[in-house]
Amino acid sequence: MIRFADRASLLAALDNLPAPCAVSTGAARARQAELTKPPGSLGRLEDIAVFMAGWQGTAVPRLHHVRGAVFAGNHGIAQQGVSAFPPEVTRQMVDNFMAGGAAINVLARCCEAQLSIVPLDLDRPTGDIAQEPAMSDAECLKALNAGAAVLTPETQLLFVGEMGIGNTTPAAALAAAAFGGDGNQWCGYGTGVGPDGLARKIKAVDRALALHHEHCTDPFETLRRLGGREIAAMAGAILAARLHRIPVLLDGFIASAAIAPFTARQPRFADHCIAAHCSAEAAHQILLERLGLQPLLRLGLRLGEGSGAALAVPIIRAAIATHGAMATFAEAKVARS
Ligand SMILES: O=C(O)c1ccc[n+]([C@@H]2O[C@H](COP(=O)([O-])O)[C@@H](O)[C@H]2O)c1
Ligand SMILES: Cc1cc2nc[nH]c2cc1C
Repeated sequence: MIRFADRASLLAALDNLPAPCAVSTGAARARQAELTKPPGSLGRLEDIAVFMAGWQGTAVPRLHHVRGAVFAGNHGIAQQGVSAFPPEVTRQMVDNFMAGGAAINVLARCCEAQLSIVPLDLDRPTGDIAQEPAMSDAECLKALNAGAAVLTPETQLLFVGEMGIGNTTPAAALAAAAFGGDGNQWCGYGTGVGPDGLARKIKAVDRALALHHEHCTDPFETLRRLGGREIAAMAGAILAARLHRIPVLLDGFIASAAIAPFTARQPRFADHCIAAHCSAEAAHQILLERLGLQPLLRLGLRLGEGSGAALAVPIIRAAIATHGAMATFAEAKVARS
């Protein structure tokens, strides 16, 4: 599968993104028109079936192998009082993921996904983005490749999620660097910080932007300076998925922010992604709009871990099942008009 050798090869990949198969897309649209229902009456399920057909390169897509990946990282900025929880919780939750007791373990079982848990150098928090770059070149490349490595040749759908105390702050910085605006526009309550914590987040993001923005001349540099290991890993997984034409279900605010740098360079980068949900993090809706995505669900989630993405998997399964198994007008001898 894909491994990024260096910054240049990642940027080259980004500048040569594969498109979905137009023939399969057309054949799937034509099949939808033959199924026993008024045209368009299955709403977004129809679009999802056609989307899956295009990316899988077949008129009748299949979904047997769903891969979920939860990446975990620690953040220097977490020492600045930007989260309602202490940084130790990142590792403690990774232990919980490994033991099968977290929400994502239960939800992955519900949606029959294979789950990868990927802790990334938890004992070495990234640099505090308000004072220095989050990562070195080598650290950022390693995280991107840890993401790419979760894909297997069988994977037909990928979902990504994360765990990282403090990571709504770098996520807000990435969104601002990609799409403009400041800390005030992009920061929210995360795990539930109070007003003082929110004020510290806004200040941290504004400081980080003042320090790094002029150096953020390509998406690798933006991720390296303003991101975090789990964020870069999600970005690497989602880019590698695109290169293999594997569709992706995005989770919440942080997972969405991970691809903001790619979308700033390639406005159609998220074409292979479906936004599973819009989280309770205030800026998620606007971030999804900037990425060109419409969320499937609005459940007021703000957990991360890939939880919202796992919840959307049954919708993708339903779209594919109806597309593949419904009778046509001719088969069922139903009048078309
Ligand atoms: O997915 C989201 O939209 C989301 C919104 C708020 C918080 N989170 C989770 O909470 C953690 C980050 O929140 P914070 O307050 O520590 O920045 C991190 O582990 C995320 O998985 C996730
Ligand atoms: C307990 C806890 C679980 C999480 N899962 C994802 N982010 C989280 C943050 C906290 C604090």
